[in-house]
Amino acid sequence: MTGTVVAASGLRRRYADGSRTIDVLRGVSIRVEAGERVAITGRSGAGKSTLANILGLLDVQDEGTYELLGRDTTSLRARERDALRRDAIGFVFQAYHVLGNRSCWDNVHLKLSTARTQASERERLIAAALDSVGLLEHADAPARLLSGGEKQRLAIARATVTTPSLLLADEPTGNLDPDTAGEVLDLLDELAHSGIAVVVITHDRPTARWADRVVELRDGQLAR
Ligand SMILES: Nc1ncnc2c1ncn2[C@@H]1O[C@H](COP(=O)(O)OP(=O)(O)OP(=O)(O)O)[C@@H](O)[C@H]1O
Repeated sequence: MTGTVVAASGLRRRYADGSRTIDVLRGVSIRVEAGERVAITGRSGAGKSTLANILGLLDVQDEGTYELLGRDTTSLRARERDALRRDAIGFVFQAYHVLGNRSCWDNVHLKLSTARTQASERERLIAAALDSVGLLEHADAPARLLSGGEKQRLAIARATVTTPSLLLADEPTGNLDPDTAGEVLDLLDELAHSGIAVVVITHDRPTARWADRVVELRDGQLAR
């Protein structure tokens, strides 16, 4: 995979807070190429999650343009946005968000079952995703029995089973000790090498240093 995955220009997002409005994003432009590792940093409240939600098609900017894989996302109908999000984007969160009472296999399967994939192909994809994060032998284990690092690896398998072009990871190492965090970053490296654009939101300096490029949100704009 080559080419531009994310091309956002002049993004503005404001929220109403009682009688006043807060301008959280005030003209943010960002491009991310296939295979690139980008860290977005900034103080608490700087707007990192707001930006990630827009890039993840979970929220819409008030102004500005956002092209994902060359498609103008603002002109999409709701169903087209949902389909593009499902097919093109994988999400990883600090708190893992895996279903503890379901098996590792089911956790990954749930992401795929909404996609239009044949049963035999689904089995192959799930096995490959679990294998790629070293969890194939735990396929039948309930996710609650996994360690924090394993849960995050499972979340990565779930996020990538649909072979997304963009992986958005919000503080993916936030709950992990340094060694385990390093393992998770190694996995994200492999994904970037395979051509996925990896965007990580983080306060954590080692995680930010891992990226090819670090951008900081400050006063609603990106500083390098
Ligand atoms: N839905 C909303 N309605 C009103 N204000 C909001 C909403 N979402 C976010 N905000 C405000 O926008 C600002 C930016 O929030 P955001 O969560 O994007 O920051 P952040 O950089 O991700 O912070 P943190 O590192 O603490 O998670 C904050 O002042 C927040 O209170």
